[in-house]
Amino acid sequence: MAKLYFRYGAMNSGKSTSMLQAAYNYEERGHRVLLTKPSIDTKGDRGILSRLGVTRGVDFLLTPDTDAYTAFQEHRAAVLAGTGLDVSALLVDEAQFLTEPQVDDLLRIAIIENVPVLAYGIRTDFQTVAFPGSRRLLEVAHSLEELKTICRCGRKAVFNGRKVDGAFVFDGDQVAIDGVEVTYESLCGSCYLEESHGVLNNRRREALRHEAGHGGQERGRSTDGSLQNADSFVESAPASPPARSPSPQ
Ligand SMILES: Nc1ncnc2c1ncn2[C@@H]1O[C@H](COP(=O)(O)OP(=O)(O)O)[C@@H](O)[C@H]1O
Ligand SMILES: Cc1cn([C@H]2C[C@H](O)[C@@H](COP(=O)(O)O)O2)c(=O)[nH]c1=O
Repeated sequence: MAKLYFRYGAMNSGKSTSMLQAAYNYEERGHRVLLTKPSIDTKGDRGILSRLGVTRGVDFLLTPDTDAYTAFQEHRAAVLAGTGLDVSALLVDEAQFLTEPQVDDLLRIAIIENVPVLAYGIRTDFQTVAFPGSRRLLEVAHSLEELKTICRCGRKAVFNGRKVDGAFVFDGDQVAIDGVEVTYESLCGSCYLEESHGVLNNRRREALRHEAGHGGQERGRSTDGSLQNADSFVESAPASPPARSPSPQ
């Protein structure tokens, strides 16, 4: 039985590069692969962009409404018709942006269709909260593998700090594709907490709990270790860059 692999890592850990390398490895041995990514990732249009400089177009895009199983089967059939070869693997970049049903379809492709699925993505957003696609992948993938990069301090980076016009922000929409205005810095836990003045996940978990119909007050912890309500904590936090909400692109 084929497996669903989730290869995750902070931004700049080499995920796109690694995915393009995997595609190349398959193809140099005469195999066929299919490449896809969620359409939410508008960076590079239909391309997989690696910061190392390698670029390649995807075979199909997944909009939030796309039935991933059917889309895969259609493109697999086209490859078979065109080359006489079956697809050996499905490679998915920016998998954090997938919907939960799409991740479930990736698992079905691996198990039912017996085609390995390699999904690459970041685990958490700039507020340290899991993206829906990543959460589901962490729940159901057969294999979890971390790709590593380093923080400015030299420790392993695990979080992604968001900057707007060069200043760290800790409020805003979950999705903001990086570009000129919005940028990210991969940080270790210690440097993240230093920049956020101790705040983790800000109010997002509270909002998620309210959405799910549960109450509850999110609490922050100040640098002396004492617990405070997120509201009072944010108000009493040392001067932080103005929180701005970059609009998703
Ligand atoms: N195989 C590799 N060997 C050395 N450095 C790499 C490799 N892959 C990526 N990198 C480095 O990692 C950086 C991020 O690459 P990229 O694939 O775009 O990361 P991600 O998709 O995780 O954001 C590149 O700028 C490059 O310096
Ligand atoms: C942390 C974080 C990231 N994003 C976006 C920014 C980039 O477009 C991708 C990650 O790309 P990479 O290949 O891993 O470099 O995700 C976002 O929308 N929201 C966030 O909080």
